[in-house]
Amino acid sequence: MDISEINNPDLHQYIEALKNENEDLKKAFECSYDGIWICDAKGVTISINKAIERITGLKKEDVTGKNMIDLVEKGIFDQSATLKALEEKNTVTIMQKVISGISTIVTANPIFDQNGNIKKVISNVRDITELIQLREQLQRLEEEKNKYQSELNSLLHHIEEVNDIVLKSPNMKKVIEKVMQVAKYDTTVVLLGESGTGKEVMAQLIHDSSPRKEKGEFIRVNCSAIPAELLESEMFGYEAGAFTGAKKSGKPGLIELAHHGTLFLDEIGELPLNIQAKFLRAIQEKEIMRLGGVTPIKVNFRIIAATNRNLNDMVANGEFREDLFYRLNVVPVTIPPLRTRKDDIPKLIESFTNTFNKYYDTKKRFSPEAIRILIDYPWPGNVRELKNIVERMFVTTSSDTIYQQDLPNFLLRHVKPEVSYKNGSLKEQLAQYERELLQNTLRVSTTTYEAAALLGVDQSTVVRKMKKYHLSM
Ligand SMILES: Nc1ncnc2c1ncn2[C@@H]1O[C@H](COP(=O)(O)OP(=O)(O)OP(=O)(O)O)[C@@H](O)[C@H]1O
Repeated sequence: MDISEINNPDLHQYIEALKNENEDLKKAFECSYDGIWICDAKGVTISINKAIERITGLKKEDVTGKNMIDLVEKGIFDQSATLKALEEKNTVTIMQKVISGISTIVTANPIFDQNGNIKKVISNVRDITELIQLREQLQRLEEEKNKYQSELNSLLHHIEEVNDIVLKSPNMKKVIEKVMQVAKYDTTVVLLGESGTGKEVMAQLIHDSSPRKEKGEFIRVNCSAIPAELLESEMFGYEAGAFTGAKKSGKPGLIELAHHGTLFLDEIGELPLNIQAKFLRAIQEKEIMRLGGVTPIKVNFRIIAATNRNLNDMVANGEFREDLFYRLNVVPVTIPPLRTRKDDIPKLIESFTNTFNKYYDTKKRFSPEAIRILIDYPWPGNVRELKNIVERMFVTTSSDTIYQQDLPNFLLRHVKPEVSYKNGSLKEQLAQYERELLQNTLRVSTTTYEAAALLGVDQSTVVRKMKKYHLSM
């Protein structure tokens, strides 16, 4: 007899509800974005949903009725979560590789009957190939970044050692990174920055780090130092008898001397407009004509220009040719003023102190107090001014240690009394002062013993206070 013939409205309703529920479950099973794989208690596949086909590329008819043991043996999967769940009688999650090359994460849940025996195992399968690829990509990028960082660090170290350039501050490290990126190509670089920030130092570094170092010279033209009437003949050279007072043999110009090398045009903003036009032609045609000459001379040079003026404004005011500006302004690099990179000051003092100790055959050093004052000063003349002060101290002091009171008045005048701008109790302020003093001393010392000698205390005191103030060498 058909069950629907039983005339019991409650039962009828119950069967209808079961049918509906069954329909819903079937739909949920098929519509699930995650793969669902159902096996019996022996590991034989009862059913898979569409998502499994999408994820693994396997067909329902190929796996239904197949035991997971066979599928693993055939290499369809490298391992089976179902088999592990049957073995462990517990939920198991594994990473699984499918023959198609994709990776999945599978969670197998054993379903128990009333007697505690496994009836079925339902596994949830999710494609994680993309995730794994992204993780591998991230790992590769991380490795590349670390490699690049360590190459950069050894490059910076090399520059400091070999070229005697201080670049301790993050600002300067960024500048060097940019400069080194373009150094090996023939790109035109414009160095911008206040007077004395190190534009010429940077130009020389670019030349030294380029293949041109082996083939040609680094020729500097200071456009503001050469009188305008001489600039043209200095830059372009002249033939014998080109003008009164000209050498009989003629003279090659600075551009010619930079053949195969680098022409550094310092203070480019001071280049007179008529020479700007002639220079632009020389760049475009890659040849020059000496004054009084008739034959053009081929020249191959790289240009690095520097200025402390605002070339954009000069172009707007008609003081600088727009076409030349665009021709030069390929890679602009701004060297920050010293007041914005105070981290460089102790190292610069140390570097100049070493230089002048060698030069004057002395053993001088700055006291931590004096260094603190030099760090605080805003240095309108930038690194050049600092270097000059260090040298001045060498020739004007007699003792080996240069103390605060030895410094010129304009530096001392600049020092503000600490109490006027610091808050806190006497104890707190003293502690802050002690910390700063120790920090400055550590900056100029190579060992804690050296720092202790400078401060006139035991090395153990230095170590103890370093710990207290969380300082390191
Ligand atoms: N990072 C540095 N490390 C060591 N010495 C430096 C550094 N920067 C500049 N100097 C020194 O400071 C002085 C001034 O540097 P440089 O002549 O390169 O500055 P500049 O910007 O070209 O100046 P100007 O605009 O006046 O021509 C030089 O003696 C140079 O050796």
